[in-house]
Amino acid sequence: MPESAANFSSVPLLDYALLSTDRDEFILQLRHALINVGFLYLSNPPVSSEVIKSLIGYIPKLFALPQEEKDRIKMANSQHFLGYSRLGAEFTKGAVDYREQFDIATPHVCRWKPGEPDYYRLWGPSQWPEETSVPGFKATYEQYLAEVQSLSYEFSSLISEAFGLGPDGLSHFYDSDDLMQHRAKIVQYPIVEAGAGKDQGVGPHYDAGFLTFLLQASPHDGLQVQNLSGEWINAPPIPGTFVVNIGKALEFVTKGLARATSHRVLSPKGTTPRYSVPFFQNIGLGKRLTDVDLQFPPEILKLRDARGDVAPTDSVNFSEFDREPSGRVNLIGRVKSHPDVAERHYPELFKQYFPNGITGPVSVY
Ligand SMILES: O=C(O)CCC(=O)C(=O)O
Ligand SMILES: [Fe+2]
Repeated sequence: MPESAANFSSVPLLDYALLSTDRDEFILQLRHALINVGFLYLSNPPVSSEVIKSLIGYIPKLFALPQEEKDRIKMANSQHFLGYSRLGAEFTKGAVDYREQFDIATPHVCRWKPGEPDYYRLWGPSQWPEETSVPGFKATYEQYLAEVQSLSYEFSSLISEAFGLGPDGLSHFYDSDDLMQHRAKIVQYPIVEAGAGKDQGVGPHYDAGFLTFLLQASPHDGLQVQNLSGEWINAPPIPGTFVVNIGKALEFVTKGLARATSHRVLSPKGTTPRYSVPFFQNIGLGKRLTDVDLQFPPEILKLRDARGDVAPTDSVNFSEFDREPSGRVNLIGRVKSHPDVAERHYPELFKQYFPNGITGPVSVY
């Protein structure tokens, strides 16, 4: 495939500061990145660099906690699928992902009551390491999540504007702040010996939700993004930036204007692990992607048509993902990727999706 705007060879960098000096130019660049790439770097983001620096400082300390202490907050304890996962606990497309992680979400109480749908149980409090083991970590991380959450709403509004909808075009999909929870995780990708056959940090996948804000928290290459001709394009860490990408749900509601782009992480080489912190912006638990049929101006749709279709994918493997409430879609995704948690907290769903029990590798995406 010849090089074209749509067949990108690098991930574009947008400067958030441009918003206050030349808003139209920022929106133009954003529209291009959304339609043709589905990934972008954001420099000068409105998230405190002190908080980011402090968070980055905590990450190696978290993973260095005694195994026993990490296992005390293991995900299997939590009906909300929040907590620690050991190395090798997750798979993408049948192959093990060589990473270790803490899933920690924005603060939320569990709103489920008997008789309500199961998926209301998906959101609830996180599990935290002992304050005395990592003093100040919880406060720093909660501050970080709050700032990225605000950025995620601002960004959603900018996307809506870039697609000609006005700033509130996507707000239908969110509930009020007290009824929203967003999920983030702190990830360590250990180094692997060359040729050990374990270089899948995380296998090729699409993110499922609306927007992802990724902090690359160490100077390692490894993140790669797939262009239309299938080439893997490096997205190396750029200090002071976030990597922002689009999930399948936002691609669906924008009728393919915002591309969801396949990506993966190769395990780091060298002497130190790679660290990252992805933040996944959710939509309301009860919202369905088909609730609203957004109407985009024809001149914007033409830009999408000029790009061409994004190849069909099997990555969203729940066929009703557009018609069921987002909470249910998410819950089924979680059940499939963490059957040990499901077996304990959602025995009926577990039986439905794993009628023969856990017999082999499971797939995250
Ligand atoms: O760790 C990274 O850089 C990316 C992780 C990722 O794509 C994911 O967890 O969905
Ligand atoms: Fe991802």
